[in-house]
Amino acid sequence: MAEQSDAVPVPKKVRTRHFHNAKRQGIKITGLTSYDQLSAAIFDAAGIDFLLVGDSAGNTVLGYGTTLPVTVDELIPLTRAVASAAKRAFVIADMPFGSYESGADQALHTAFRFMKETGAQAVKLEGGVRSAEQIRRIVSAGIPVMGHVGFTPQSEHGLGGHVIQGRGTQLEQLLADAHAVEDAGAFAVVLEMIPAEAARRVTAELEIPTISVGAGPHTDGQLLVWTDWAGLTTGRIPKFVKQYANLAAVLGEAALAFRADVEGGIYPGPEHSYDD
Ligand SMILES: Nc1nc(=O)c2c([nH]1)NC[C@@H]1CN(c3ccc(C(=O)N[C@@H](CCC(=O)O)C(=O)O)cc3)CN21
Ligand SMILES: CC(C)C(=O)C(=O)O
Ligand SMILES: [Mg+2]
Repeated sequence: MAEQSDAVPVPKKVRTRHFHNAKRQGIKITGLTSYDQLSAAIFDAAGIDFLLVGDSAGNTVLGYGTTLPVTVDELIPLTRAVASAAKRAFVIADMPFGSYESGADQALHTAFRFMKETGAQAVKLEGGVRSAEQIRRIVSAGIPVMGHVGFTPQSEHGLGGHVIQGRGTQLEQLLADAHAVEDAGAFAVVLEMIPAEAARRVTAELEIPTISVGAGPHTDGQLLVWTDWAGLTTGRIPKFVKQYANLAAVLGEAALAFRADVEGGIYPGPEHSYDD
């Protein structure tokens, strides 16, 4: 585990109570997505509080362009890999499109699969009022649930694209959705792509912590898709992303250097070769 300063008590293992305590104490919560054990181990050692094995894997690792085709069977091995590497971070499994909307029975069945087969500590699903029954049933089985309201990518076609939610008269719906998630027993809620002032209002009204993905600074925590954050994503990235590294450039240069070494007979040298 990474050395941490004395100022903020660092739990051995993050649990749902640490989300509640952080909000009460005004300590910001940090999350990143992760889809493999290599990135999970690095983020865990850096003290990132939670790792979301997002269905954004559809965009980032599986090459689908959207989250819609992603299945439970695809996310289970990725979630298991992340959970195997997380010593301190809280690991959350994202329930993919089509795995919970049919009703509370289906949602609980999917949540059981993630909990039994991966080692994740919680599940996440999209939707407020429309998903409240599902959240309530999963929570009543002893499984922590993270909610997700505002822009919900699994409904991108229903919402008419990547459209900012909660503006103007939509604020009432956003507040109703956020309250529905809290009342159903979720331990935290993601607010995606909503105006900063709307997120401030939701954060003030809710007792559970709010986690921003493009919802501005007035929330209890922040989450980003790691490949956007690290500069690995090629093509367009959302406006709300701050890029903290340029891994695409680092890997591209390494690949060029490797190719030049092989083509020039420089790699492998004697130090990389075996004697008789
Ligand atoms: N790589 C990646 N990053 C993400 O943040 C992400 C995913 N994938 N997949 C699942 C969802 C989908 N999300 C998205 C996807 C696209 C935009 C986007 O294109 N936003 C534009 C337009 C916003 C507008 O309409 O003004 C932007 O410039 O922010 C935003 C969020 C967030 N999530
Ligand atoms: C963008 C976050 C909230 C998500 O759901 C994902 O990564 O799948
Ligand atoms: Mg998702």
